[in-house]
Amino acid sequence: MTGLLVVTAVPAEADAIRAGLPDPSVAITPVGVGPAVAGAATARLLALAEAAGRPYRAVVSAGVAGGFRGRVAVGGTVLGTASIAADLGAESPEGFIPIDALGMPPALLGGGSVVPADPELLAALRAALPDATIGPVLTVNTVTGTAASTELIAGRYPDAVAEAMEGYGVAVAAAQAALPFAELRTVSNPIGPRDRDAWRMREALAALTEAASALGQLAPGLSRVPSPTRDAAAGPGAAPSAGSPPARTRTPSGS
Ligand SMILES: O=C(O)c1cccc(C(=O)CC[C@H]2O[C@@H](n3cnc4c(=O)[nH]cnc43)[C@H](O)[C@@H]2O)c1
Repeated sequence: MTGLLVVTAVPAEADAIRAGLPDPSVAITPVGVGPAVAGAATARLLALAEAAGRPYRAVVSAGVAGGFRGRVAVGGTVLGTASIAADLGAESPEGFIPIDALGMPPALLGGGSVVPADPELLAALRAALPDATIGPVLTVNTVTGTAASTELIAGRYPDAVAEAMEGYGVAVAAAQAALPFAELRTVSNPIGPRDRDAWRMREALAALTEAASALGQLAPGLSRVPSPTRDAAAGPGAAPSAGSPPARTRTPSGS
């Protein structure tokens, strides 16, 4: 088993990635649509691999997404600098309040509503995909589908480039396992009023196949044998990265 786990929502996305990444040692697994199923399934896959003594070393959430008009083109490729739970919080008459701003003890929030991509993993993907649009990717439970909600979410996240439905869930599972994480998306539709005719799924899946070769370039580095000397030198609090095995700095219970 290689060290890389690529999680998609649906089999068509997994097939598109396999077509561009004919490396049977990279695990490419469709797990379902939405952050809850994606997070739970990813956590289970990571735990099973760890229990079998063959832990993964990095996790990528990949698939199609909606793109914010003017920020990324349909058919374009996106690399997430962070995966953001865009609807995790509270409404108020003054507007949406992210969960991080509700005054809850940090221990109850896990990583909060924003999970940054692992810097080294992101840098490696950027190098392999120089034309990709870089920026935060939102995770939503409900596909944005009216002019009003599009304006709201675009205004609330002015730097976000795309929205999808799994990244944050997968990111939380990776963070709980102290593993590097990144999100790779290709744009199937503009975010906006619901219009199935505007969907370019074939184009987005073809772009996913093209982008998948970047994941192949990561795999050799991820499958190296851990070096206790080098990895100890990173220190106990060192953040995990694509080039190093996970530091077990936290447990799923956060203790
Ligand atoms: O029927 C619709 O109106 C509709 C509109 C957008 C997306 C869907 C889906 O069922 C796809 C969900 C699936 O694809 C990803 N995805 C693709 N585009 C978007 C989007 O604009 N907003 C959120 N998610 C999107 C998502 O990650 C899911 O896996 C149906």
